[in-house]
Amino acid sequence: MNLKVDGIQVAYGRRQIIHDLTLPALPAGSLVALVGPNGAGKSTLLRALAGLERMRGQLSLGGRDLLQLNPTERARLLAYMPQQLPPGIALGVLESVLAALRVGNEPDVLRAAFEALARIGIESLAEQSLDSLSGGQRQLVSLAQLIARKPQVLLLDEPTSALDLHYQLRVMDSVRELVREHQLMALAVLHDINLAATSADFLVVLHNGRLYASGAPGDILTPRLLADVYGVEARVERCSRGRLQVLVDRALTPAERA
Ligand SMILES: Nc1ncnc2c1ncn2[C@@H]1O[C@H](COP(=O)(O)OP(=O)(O)OP(=O)(O)O)[C@@H](O)[C@H]1O
Repeated sequence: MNLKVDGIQVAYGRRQIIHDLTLPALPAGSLVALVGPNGAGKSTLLRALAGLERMRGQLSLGGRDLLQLNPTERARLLAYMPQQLPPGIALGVLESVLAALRVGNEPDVLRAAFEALARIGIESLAEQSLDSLSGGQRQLVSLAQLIARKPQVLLLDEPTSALDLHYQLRVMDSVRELVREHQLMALAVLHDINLAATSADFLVVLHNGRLYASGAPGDILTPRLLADVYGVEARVERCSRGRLQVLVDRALTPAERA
C-alpha cells in the first residue's frame, strides 16, 4: 500500500510553509526519515499529513483518498506522535497504552499493549505512573501507544530526541521491524543524520519547505547536499562495518553559504 503525497501546500495565514511538495510513492514496509534544517517545514508537513493543519493537494493510501475521510477514520490509518507528550498525566504506563487502544482490559488488548512495551524494551515500566517518568521514558511510552495501535502509517515527530544512545537505536530498529513485519509505513522526523542514514530505507530531505532530494541514504547523501541544506563542510564515508557515516568538519561561514 503506497502513500502518495502530491502537490501539498501548507500555509500559516499568508505565509506559505510547504510549497507544492510531491514525494515519490512511499512503499509499505518502509521506514522513511524526514530530515532537513530547523524551520524547513518537517513538523508542519507531518501535522498536515496527520490532518492537524489545513493543506491543499492530494494524499492517498493504497489508492484511497485520505482527504475524504473523517478525522476518526483518518486517525485510524495515520497515527501521529507529537514531539512531546502532554505533561501531568496521572495514568499508569500500561493503562496509557491500553487507553491508546481505546478499549477495555480484554486479554488480547492487554497482550497488544504488553507486546508494544516489550518491543521497545520498557515492559519494566508498565506499573509506573506516567508523571513519575523521565522525559525519555515518556517519549518511549508515547511510541509504545502508537505501536500498539499498528496504524497503516506512523507519523513520528523526532521520536528519539530525548533518548540515550541505546534507546535511539533500539527505537529505530523496533520501528523498522514493525513496519516490515506488518507492511506498515513510518515517516519519522530525525535531526541526527547518522541515525537517519543507518536506520531509514529512504530519506526525504526538506529545505525551505521544498523537496531537496529523496532516495536511499547511500544514493543521495553527499558533501554537496550537506553543504547546501545544513551549511556544513562534511564527508560521507563508510565505517569498517559498511555503514554510512557523516563526519562534520565545520560549519560554513555566512559568506561561504551565500
Ligand atoms: N503554528 C505556527 N504558526 C505560524 N508559523 C509557524 C507555526 N508553526 C511553525 N511555523 C513556522 O513554519 C516554519 C516551519 O516550521 P516547522 O516547525 O514545520 O519546521 P521544522 O522543520 O519542523 O523545524 P525544527 O527542526 O526546528 O523543528 C517555521 O518558519 C516556523 O516559524
